[in-house]
Amino acid sequence: MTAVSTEIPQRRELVTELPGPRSRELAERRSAAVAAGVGSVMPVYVARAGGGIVEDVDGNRLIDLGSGIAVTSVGSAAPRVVEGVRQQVGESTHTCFMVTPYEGYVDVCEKLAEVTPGDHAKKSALFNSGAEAVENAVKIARYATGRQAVVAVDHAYHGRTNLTMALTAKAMPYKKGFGPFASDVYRVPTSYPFRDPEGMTGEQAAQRAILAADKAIGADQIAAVIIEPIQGEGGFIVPAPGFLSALAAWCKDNGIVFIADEVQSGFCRTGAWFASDHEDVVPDLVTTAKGIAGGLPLAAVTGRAELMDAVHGGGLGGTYGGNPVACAAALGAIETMEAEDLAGRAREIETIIGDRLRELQATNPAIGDVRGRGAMMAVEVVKPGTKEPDAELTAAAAKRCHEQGVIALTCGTYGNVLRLLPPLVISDDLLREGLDVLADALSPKG
Ligand SMILES: Cc1ncc(COP(=O)(O)O)c(CNCCCC(=O)O)c1O
Repeated sequence: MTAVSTEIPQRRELVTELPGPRSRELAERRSAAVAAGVGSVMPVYVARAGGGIVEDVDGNRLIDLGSGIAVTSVGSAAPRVVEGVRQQVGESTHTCFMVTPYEGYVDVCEKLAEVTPGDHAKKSALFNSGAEAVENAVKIARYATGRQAVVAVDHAYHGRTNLTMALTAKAMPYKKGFGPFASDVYRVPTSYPFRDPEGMTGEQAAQRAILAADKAIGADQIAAVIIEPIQGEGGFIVPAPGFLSALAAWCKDNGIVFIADEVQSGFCRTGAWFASDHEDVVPDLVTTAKGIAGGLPLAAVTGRAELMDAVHGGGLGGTYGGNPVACAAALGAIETMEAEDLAGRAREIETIIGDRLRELQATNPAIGDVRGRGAMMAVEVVKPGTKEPDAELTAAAAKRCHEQGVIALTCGTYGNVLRLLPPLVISDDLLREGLDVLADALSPKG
């Protein structure tokens, strides 16, 4: 059992209605001070969090199956993260690596070279958010190849900045009203086994994508293909075996930079250090964020040294990129993943979740598909006997979970995917309890 620094009792306990009185007061203040465009899933306000529990300001303890959207894999306020932050924050909070550099940034880049896929020479540049990492990966690919076109896939999510919105597939809530978007971005089909033609192989899906790219742009014009090895916001879509490797091989054969966006799937979340590892794919560039630093804002582009070094001096940067406190947090988080074999723990979580959801699927026709890897699992919810997305039931089921004190998130192009992203340090008991609530919420009587 992983030590939980906040010593929060690891059990679900509702002591008021949700939201409670203090949360309601905060909601009032929020409505007068926070832009309406900033949404929140839960109506409660957090006091503290740790392990598999989030405790709100009214003393309610909720089971966390969201990890703050795949961020607190090591748990919120994880001991080694807190210790690293405590030591660093008293020494310096910021000096700007582009002005006066510091060891923590180098430490993190050395660690990234070690844990990311491939045993080739790698270098990294650090940023603050996943979108910033994606923006810079595209910059590096364009610079290194001298080409401009970038290929993204259906159901992709890459961020909320202008270029990453262009790369992202779903209009609402991410893109509507924010155009025009960056140019030279093209979209091709991905591998979506649940919705692809029956029996389509990964190789066939790759050929479909390659043909579309060749006809729409031409391989010799393409700087990069960017893809999430397991698609997150688009619906926790695990491509058919062979898809990623065939796409990566085509990129290699045509001088195209293969960018794996592992912002959501990286850092032990899927039962390996990175989701690319499951397919033995070695990306040219990898973007990371979320789980990298246990909740502190940090992101990175890690890639082939010759690609990363192609950019002229001063071409990469940003004021806060690789903040020293965030770097200290990352070293604590990565140490936790290593010391506690959290990739192995994610595989255990996959078994617990997968077994329970498939058992449920056997008696609940609204569950069209159970999929995912590690602690990145999901159900796709459909109208019984069809593949027609049922976004209404999905939202209602998520709401029921929230009312029962379980933080569950939805996703998917059609809004019909319930996803499970528990902290990798959650106990089996809490996880099973959360799954019971989810099962009940999804049942027709639920
Ligand atoms: C694969 C992948 N790439 C890039 C990003 C973007 O990372 P940032 O740190 O949110 O910019 C994500 C962020 N996913 C959660 C978005 C939540 C929301 O904004 O509604 C991702 O999953």
